[in-house]
Amino acid sequence: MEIKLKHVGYTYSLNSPLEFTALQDINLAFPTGKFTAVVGKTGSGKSTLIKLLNGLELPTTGEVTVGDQVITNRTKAKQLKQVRKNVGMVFQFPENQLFAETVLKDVMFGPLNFGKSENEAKELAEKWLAEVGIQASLFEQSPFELSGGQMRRVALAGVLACEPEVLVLDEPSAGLDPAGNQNLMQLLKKLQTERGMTIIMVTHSMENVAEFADQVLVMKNGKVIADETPRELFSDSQSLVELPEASQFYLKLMKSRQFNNELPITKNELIKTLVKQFGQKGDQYE
Ligand SMILES: Nc1ncnc2c1ncn2[C@@H]1O[C@H](COP(=O)(O)OP(=O)(O)OP(=O)(O)O)[C@@H](O)[C@H]1O
Repeated sequence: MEIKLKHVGYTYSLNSPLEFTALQDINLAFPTGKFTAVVGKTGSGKSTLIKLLNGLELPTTGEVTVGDQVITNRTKAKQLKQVRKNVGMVFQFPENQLFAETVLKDVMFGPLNFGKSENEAKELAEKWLAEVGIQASLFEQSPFELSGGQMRRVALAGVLACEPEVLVLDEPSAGLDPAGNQNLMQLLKKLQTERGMTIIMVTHSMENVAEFADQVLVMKNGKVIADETPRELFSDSQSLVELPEASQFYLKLMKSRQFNNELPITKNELIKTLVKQFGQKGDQYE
């Protein structure tokens, strides 16, 4: 399901002394089945942008198209139900929104709310809890007895159980350790590649962008200043963002951007490049 923004602007507290324009004339598309990362400094408008994607906020100007539904500032709340079902939203620290007595009941809440029967909701909850790696033995426990990483997975299962076609996440890795981050990112990649979901993720991690995203949007002062592949973004010598650690390491080692191969952007690419480069040099001296 494609999401398109045409001339979208968003102003907080319109016509009040606190009026603040957070987004200006945004034109872009989130292609179906792709993994898009949204990056930019604090306050650049990333969270505001993603709140427009499921009608949580309505654009002040312009239009947001989700599949065949057009959202403008005149769209009524009841017209947004289908959009909310199609576009699942995972906020920062989603575990803070867990509330039910058991893990299973928490995940069933969404599907019940979208009109599924008790049995259908239970089946969906069990399926998606398994998919995010929560064992059946935890289903009847209180979600508040789980570890932080498990709680986040339960919260994600709660959104996935509504079977959205698009998943939008605001800094899903915040507060996770490197292993927790890697597990979560691999799960998102699997949802994209095996289930064809469209993933849109706000992140500050350029390593995650390099490793997992197909497309990256860079935001600055309420505008999108780049919309390209991670490789294009990081390879540009005038790069608009901080480079991933692998690229930084390689550039320090080479002391310039004058080299024949592509700039490595992930750890795996860095290792391969170094083995190829220094392996070959070593061979010359044998
Ligand atoms: N409710 C609000 N009322 C007025 N201004 C707001 C409101 N929410 C956000 N803003 C302002 O809008 C701008 C964009 O905020 P937004 O939260 O979208 O940025 P962000 O890029 O997501 O930042 P962060 O990385 O810190 O989450 C900021 O200048 C912010 O102060």
